[in-house]
Amino acid sequence: SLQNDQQIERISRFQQYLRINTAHPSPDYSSAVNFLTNFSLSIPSLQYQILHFASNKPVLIFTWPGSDSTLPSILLNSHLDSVPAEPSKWVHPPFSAHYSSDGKIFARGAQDDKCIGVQYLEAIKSLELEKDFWPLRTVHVSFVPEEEIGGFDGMAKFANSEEFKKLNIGFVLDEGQASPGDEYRVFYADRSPWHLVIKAVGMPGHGSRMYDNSAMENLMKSMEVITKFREVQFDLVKCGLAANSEVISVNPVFLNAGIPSPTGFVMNMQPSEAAAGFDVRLPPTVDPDALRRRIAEEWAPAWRNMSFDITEKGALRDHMGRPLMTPTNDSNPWWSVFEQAVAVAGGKLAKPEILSSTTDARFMRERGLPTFGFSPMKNIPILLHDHNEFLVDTVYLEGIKVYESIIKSLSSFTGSSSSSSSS
Ligand SMILES: CSCC[C@H](NC=O)C(=O)O
Ligand SMILES: [Zn+2]
Ligand SMILES: [Zn+2]
Repeated sequence: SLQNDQQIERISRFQQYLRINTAHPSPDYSSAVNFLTNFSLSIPSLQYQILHFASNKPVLIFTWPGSDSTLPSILLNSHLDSVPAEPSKWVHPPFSAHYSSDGKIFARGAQDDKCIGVQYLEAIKSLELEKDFWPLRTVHVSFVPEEEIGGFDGMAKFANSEEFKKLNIGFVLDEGQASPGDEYRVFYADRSPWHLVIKAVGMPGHGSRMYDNSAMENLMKSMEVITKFREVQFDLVKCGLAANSEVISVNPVFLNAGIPSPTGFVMNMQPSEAAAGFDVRLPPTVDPDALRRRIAEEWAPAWRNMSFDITEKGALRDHMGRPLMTPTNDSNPWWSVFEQAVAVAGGKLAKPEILSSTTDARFMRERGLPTFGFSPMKNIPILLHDHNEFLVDTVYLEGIKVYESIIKSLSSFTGSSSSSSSS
């Protein structure tokens, strides 16, 4: 249970943000921006600007000016949007931010990632007003739209803008993931998503005929080959040789074939076309050309009347051709600053990981910026995109303390940050 007024106030502020429905397909960005800018009025030196790289898709940037504006700044990023929720599958309505007697706050976005957005601001407020702390480096806090649908009208455009360049960013923190254990998790890379569609054509014919080279047969042969590949990758995970995020995942997401009829599909015709779609995720360490060759030779070979289309939803290399990985060793001075700051706040970090899914962090790493994924949530189940997503009050409040320590350390770091390298 909560100790004091400040804690109660902080939780109710978090609830207010959670009650704004920024779920796709029609996120209410303007209410979220209003809420955040309103809150920021209580932090006297915090300034803000609102940018638009697509209409009705605001990018909100707060700036906490440091005393040395020549030093590269710190960026703390979160996204405004969330994935949809199916209210009938939830014990409490997903935008009610129901606060249960055992301290859970239920809402879509509670973990992913509205917590970190308000925590950043709460931490800055506390540093400025209670601890009379002033940063050396400027700290920017960004709230971007569209992350959940790929970030293309959000961070992708923002990170490539003149406005972004002007922020003179040297180091970035973005969202991470909850930890069921006692250690916080930190992510130094994301997997890169490909949307793969394979198509088969083949001989049409009567549903009763047996012949080679029908479209369905050709597609099903590919499905077998791909399923085998998937099994081999998954076996590496199951026997403990690799983490989930360290292998290539390939999961079927649609199948499309058949000749429609008023009652469903025509049953006595073998179709001449069939297609399947896959969500493919590549760790930054793999050779994309090798996978492309495998797809061309084994998964969708032209000799089996197959073709394919790959839509890359993110780069695998930065502008220098280096894999999109932020070093977690001495070659990256920010790493130890970050690690120590978490320790000072009483937190422990688990071994740095690659994230299974994909975040906006990739757009910053693409620009060569050292970027970690971090959400200070521990001893809590991983509920992002799940029904009944919740965060616990004490975990949320502890997270603010952790960010206070991190922001203090990062913004005071006097060392050379010229290593905006990413390898
Ligand atoms: C095509 S990029 C999609 C980004 C999305 N991010 C969060 O879930 C994801 O599927 O990982
Ligand atoms: Zn997220
Ligand atoms: Zn998400």
